[in-house]
Amino acid sequence: MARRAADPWDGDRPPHLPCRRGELPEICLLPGDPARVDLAAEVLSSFRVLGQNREFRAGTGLFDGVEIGVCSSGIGGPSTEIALVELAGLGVRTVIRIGGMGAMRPEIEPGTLGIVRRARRESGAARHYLPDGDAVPTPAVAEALATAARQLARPSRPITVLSTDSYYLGQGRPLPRWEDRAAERIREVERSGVDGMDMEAETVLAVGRAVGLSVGAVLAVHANRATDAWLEDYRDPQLDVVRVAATAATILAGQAS
Ligand SMILES: O=P(O)(O)O[C@H]1O[C@H](CO)[C@@H](O)[C@H]1O
Ligand SMILES: O=c1cc[nH]c(=O)[nH]1
Repeated sequence: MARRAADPWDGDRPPHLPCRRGELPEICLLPGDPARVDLAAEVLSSFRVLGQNREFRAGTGLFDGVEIGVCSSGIGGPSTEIALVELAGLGVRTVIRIGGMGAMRPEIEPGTLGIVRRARRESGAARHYLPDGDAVPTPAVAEALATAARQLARPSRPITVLSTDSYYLGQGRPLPRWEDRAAERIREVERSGVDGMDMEAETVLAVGRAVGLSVGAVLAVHANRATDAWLEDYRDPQLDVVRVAATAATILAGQAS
């Protein structure tokens, strides 16, 4: 049967994500970077890659007896919106972003984990679903992430993040001929009082909630924009966000049963 332009699923297969209905469990971790899906295989057992299409790589594995999916969103609002809408259509019920960010305060050192309590709004995609106000996580998911970090003795802090649709000028990175605007921009972000910047948390929280998902986000600090520090060896913090989110998934699964 011909697919419909308004809803181009091919039976149980969505137009973008590389899997079918029933292949992903109810809880799914959402990194931006497709390579983090393979890193998750070091934390989850019996890990199986379901496939890859564009920036969307998906797999599934077990953690403490709970089946957990992992699917990359790619960078920024538009591809993240696609991932969330199709995950909801595939039967996923809870999505936890496992990402990275640039910290804005000098005391938030690279490698720190932040549990997102609030996301400031700059993404065009999310505006369609939540026109105004900060985007916030589902309280039970944010609590489960904080509890998981404590259980793992992994220090974390609650954070407010600004999600931008631009990595360079929009995050105040100086470009040739754009140095003044970049300096002005980083001052604007400093004045806003956020703890850091990423590119997807807002969309995960705003769009995810709008399409009926329970949502949360845990971010590892990859860079510090106040001290200009950049973490070269970023592997362990990325594994830690996977561990914290997978532990939170088991807490949430326990609450649901
Ligand atoms: O580490 P991930 O999840 O990819 O997230 C961060 O890294 C990317 C930029 O390098 C953006 O996607 C930003 O949000
Ligand atoms: O500086 C950074 C680091 C990670 N992710 C971002 O969006 N910005």
